[in-house]
Amino acid sequence: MINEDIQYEVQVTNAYKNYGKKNVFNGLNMNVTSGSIYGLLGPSGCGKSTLLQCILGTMSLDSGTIDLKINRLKEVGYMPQDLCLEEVLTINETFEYYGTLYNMNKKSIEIRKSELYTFLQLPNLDNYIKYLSGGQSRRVSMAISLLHDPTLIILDEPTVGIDPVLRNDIWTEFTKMVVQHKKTIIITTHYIEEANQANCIGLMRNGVIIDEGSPQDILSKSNTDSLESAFLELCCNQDKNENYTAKDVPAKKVSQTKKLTQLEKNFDFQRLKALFKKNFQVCSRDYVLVFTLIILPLLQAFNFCFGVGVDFKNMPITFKNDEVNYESCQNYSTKGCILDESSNETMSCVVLDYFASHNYKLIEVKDREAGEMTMNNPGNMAFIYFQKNYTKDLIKYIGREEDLAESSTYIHLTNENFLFKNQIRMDVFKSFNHLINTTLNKCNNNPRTINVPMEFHTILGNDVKTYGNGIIAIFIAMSEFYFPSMFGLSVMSAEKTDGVLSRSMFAGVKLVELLTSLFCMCTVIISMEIVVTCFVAYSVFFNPIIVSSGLFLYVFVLMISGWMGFFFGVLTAVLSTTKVGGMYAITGLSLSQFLLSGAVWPVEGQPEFLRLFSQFIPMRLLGNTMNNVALKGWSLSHPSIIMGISTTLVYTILLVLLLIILGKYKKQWWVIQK
Ligand SMILES: Nc1ncnc2c1ncn2[C@@H]1O[C@H](COP(=O)(O)OP(=O)(O)OP(=O)(O)O)[C@@H](O)[C@H]1O
Repeated sequence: MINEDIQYEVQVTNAYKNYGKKNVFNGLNMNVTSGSIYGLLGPSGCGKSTLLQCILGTMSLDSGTIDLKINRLKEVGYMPQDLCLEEVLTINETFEYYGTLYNMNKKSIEIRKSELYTFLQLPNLDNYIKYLSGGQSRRVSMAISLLHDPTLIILDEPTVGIDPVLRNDIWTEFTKMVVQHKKTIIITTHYIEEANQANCIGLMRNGVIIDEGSPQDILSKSNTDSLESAFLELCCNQDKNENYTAKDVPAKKVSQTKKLTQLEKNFDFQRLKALFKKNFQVCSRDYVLVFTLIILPLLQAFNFCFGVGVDFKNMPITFKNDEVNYESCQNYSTKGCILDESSNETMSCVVLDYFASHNYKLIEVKDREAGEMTMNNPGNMAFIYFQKNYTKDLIKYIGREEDLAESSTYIHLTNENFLFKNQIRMDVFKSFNHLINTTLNKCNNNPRTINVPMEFHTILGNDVKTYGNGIIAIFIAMSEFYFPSMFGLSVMSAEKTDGVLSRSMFAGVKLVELLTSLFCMCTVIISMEIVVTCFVAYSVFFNPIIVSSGLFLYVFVLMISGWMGFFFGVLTAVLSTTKVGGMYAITGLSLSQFLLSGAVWPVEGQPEFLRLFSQFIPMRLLGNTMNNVALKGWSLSHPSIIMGISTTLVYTILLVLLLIILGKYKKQWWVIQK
């Protein structure tokens, strides 16, 4: 029976809620009088925390109504069951963060802090939360929920892990708060006897409040002197009574709950300031994150420039020269025209000399058979064999008197790596070109007549001399995508899984404010990464770039890559339930993008259907655009640049839109309620 004269701070009427097939509330009624302590008791898993979440408006009822007297989120102080605080902040910093979120000025934060410090016997305020004991951290958590002096205080098992003396002091203080300051306190607890000090107790079981009243009423009704015995008796009575069995949610659903969080302003600069400061403190103390975001891109840039696309050095090659002793070949230089009758030049020396001076490690073997055997040695890249009459036969071949087989150099190549093979083959051809130029230019014959009459020039933009020069832009774009996506994932996952975001949201934080603060931080990180990677790529390793035609454009494209990565990381954090799952997803997708982008192997080698697809993947678009800007000097007036930038901008906007939709309709994916 509800008394008309009593003022209720919270009234829950005929509430139903299911988790799948499980009925958590089954026509539940609850009445919390203003200016009282309400002790909500019940067995583990009966739905106490769910009821508190519904009162706070973070969960909805399937049916029923919840009336709240208060109208502003600021008037509620909520202490969740889990800690839900940033563990890398000190107690002082945590007070400052929540105080700023509640729009408190420095002075009032200080005053409340010292009051709560005494009341809850808090440890040294400069201690980091991660170093506090279980009981100490729960007291800090309670202090945070009381910081802004709320009217309605909701505490989910606040006294767990707190010693009996302090627990008693806390209850005394609660009673004082209710009597002197007209606060209303709802407490869930497993210590049934401590609820003796509450003004009203609600015993919850099987989806309903089986009894509600003052401790004295409950004790006298069951004629016992302990709440525990009274509770046991009520449970037995409920079991005997068939009516408690799960009822279906009424067909006519009435669900009215005041969404306190929605009553707050959508954007508040004070909250944004608090988030900036807190996020900076949290991220700058995570040394692995700082290393991953700033130092790792720098190291990767060095690794790439040192290790990718450059000629292979010090490759071991075995040889046997039956034409002449290798000692006589050392520092060999041709003296006369080899076509002269009197010439005793040894052209095998010219070839070997070329290899020796081009970063190969020449190793002489005793005979041809032993040389061929060396191809079984791991690491040996080739075996070159020159026969006894090599030069004489070659002269005859030049004079068209001999067929090729007689004058051949025999080369066995490694099967180990296609690229090694290609480089050696290329150098063999170059060595012969060198041989012909060296030996015939002392003759009357003009060596040009033997060379292919062609000259190659690069007319447009900068000359790409190595494979690395051609793909450095794709690598940088990839790096600017990957690291910000890891940043977005790690900070968002931490906010989500540690319950920090859910607690901040009870202090008024909106998703858009959190994203804005993280986006700004990420933009600073991307800028730093761009500076370090570009410095290494272009100032230390001199990869070709045309500065005059579009440095701004180049940096802008990189920025888009970073922003896209950041939003992709946030989206992954929202969709995945664990941080590790998100990391696998980002790493796997980034690797696929890298493989298809043309960085590992040009897309021209891909089958038609794959090429059609890969031309739209962000890394290919961004890498191509950057290459065209950096190497060809194309500007925004070129259709391909407009196409590349606009398509990636569209991708970024789509990601943002998706996040907005998920923020509106799937809030439970962003925040894990604790
Ligand atoms: N998101 C969810 N999805 C499915 N079931 C859930 C979900 N959250 C809670 N439950 C289930 O609902 C029931 C009530 O959970 P709740 O946390 O509200 O209980 P509680 O009374 O607070 O328990 P405790 O005293 O142990 O904290 C439990 O059986 C729990 O397993």
